[in-house]
Amino acid sequence: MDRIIIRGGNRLTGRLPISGAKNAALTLMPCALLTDEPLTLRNLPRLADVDGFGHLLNQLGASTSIEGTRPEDFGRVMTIRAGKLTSTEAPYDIVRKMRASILVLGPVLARAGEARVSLPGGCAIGNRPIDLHLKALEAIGAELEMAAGYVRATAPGGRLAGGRYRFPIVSVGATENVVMAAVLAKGPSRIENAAREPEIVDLCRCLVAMGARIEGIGTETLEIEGVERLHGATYAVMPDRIEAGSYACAAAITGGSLELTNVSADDMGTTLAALTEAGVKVEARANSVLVSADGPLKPITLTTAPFPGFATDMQAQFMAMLCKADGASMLTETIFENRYMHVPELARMGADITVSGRTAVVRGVDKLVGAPVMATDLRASMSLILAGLAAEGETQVSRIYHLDRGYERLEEKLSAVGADIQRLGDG
Ligand SMILES: CC(=O)N[C@H]1[C@@H](OP(=O)(O)OP(=O)(O)OC[C@H]2O[C@@H](n3ccc(=O)[nH]c3=O)[C@H](O)[C@@H]2O)O[C@H](CO)[C@@H](O)[C@@H]1O
Ligand SMILES: C=C(OP(=O)(O)O)C(=O)O
Repeated sequence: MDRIIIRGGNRLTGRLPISGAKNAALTLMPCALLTDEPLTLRNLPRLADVDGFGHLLNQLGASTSIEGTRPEDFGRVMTIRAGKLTSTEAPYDIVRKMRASILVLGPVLARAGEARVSLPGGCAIGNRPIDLHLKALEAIGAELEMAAGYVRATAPGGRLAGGRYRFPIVSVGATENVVMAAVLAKGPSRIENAAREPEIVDLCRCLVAMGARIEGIGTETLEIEGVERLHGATYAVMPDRIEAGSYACAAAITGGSLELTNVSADDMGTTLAALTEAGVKVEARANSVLVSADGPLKPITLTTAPFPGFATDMQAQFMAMLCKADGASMLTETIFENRYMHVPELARMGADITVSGRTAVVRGVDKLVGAPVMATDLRASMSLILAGLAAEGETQVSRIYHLDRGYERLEEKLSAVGADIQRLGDG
């Protein structure tokens, strides 16, 4: 198993290109299932999850082809052709490796009138049930049956009716699933308390480019007028705001200065505001963000919340950064019940963090020290990389397959801006 070795202490400086967003890619790819015409996605990141999702689409009968980009380029172009679905089933073996596989449920059901998808089960960061996906689909006309670890959904008469659903809590994935299903329904749908994450806006824009009729994009109420059929389109995946935020923390924790290119500062409002509050200099430019830190970092208080609140996917990286702040910070995780798995690993590197329920108090320390640590989930892994970049001596991060799910060529990007980081095989 691969490991990452970091010798910490280098200030990071230079330009760092940001890839297309994992969480947008994983909801744009299943849109291809909604039409018999090709969907071409540009700016797709090279990530294990994107490859995994490609395999799932192949399993359903869609072909995927990568065109025109050289291996050294960032941003791939993939054309997905789902002329005919040859299967309507997402099997356990694929779904267990990638929770986002549940996002084929809505589109396959809408296109084929039936779908059978394995229940994803829990994961390191929490339980992550799919009850809201199912309730929302039911509200727009799906009939559901659970058996042998699978959910089987059918649309009576072959087509969903459309309907109204108000989410009791905000769910990104459930909003995506119901929107993808509702665009091909017979009648209109109204989705209230919908997630407003930029990735949902990206999804809706792609669907509109394919001929869908959606009003209220970017708000908590989405009104969808179902259409008979969608057509193909070419669409560019939005920049990864979480990857960009992670590297912004890397600039901050190393006292460096990074220009993050191909990003949209508008999607990163709360992250950039939190960095500014922590004493980091942030300058938003047309297509990039300049992040630099020269003085000590200031302690801050943060609570995760659905967009436009502070993203849970940034919590672990901020925690690592705040280990170097001048005082005590307070972080509260409200989205996932078990998203502090990085705390004991950071403690091995000299961090002073106390967790009580959903709240963590992070007391800044004079120095972090390199140590062997183990990655437990995607963002937790990134927090260990960040701590390693600032630590004295060598940090070895194992189980880095988590990182490969969400950070495209991490070592290459960080080395190019001055980090001493390498990947070793066999660990
Ligand atoms: C591939 C992808 O885009 N993943 C993101 C997506 O995950 P995901 O779509 O799984 O997250 P949700 O927004 O659905 O989860 C929010 C909360 O709702 C709960 N819930 C969700 C669905 C459901 O049916 N029932 C239920 O109780 C979850 O357990 C969690 O406590 O949004 C999360 C919250 O911003 C991010 O951390 C993930 O990176
Ligand atoms: C939790 C995350 O992803 P996923 O929902 O794919 O597990 C994440 O991107 O931080």
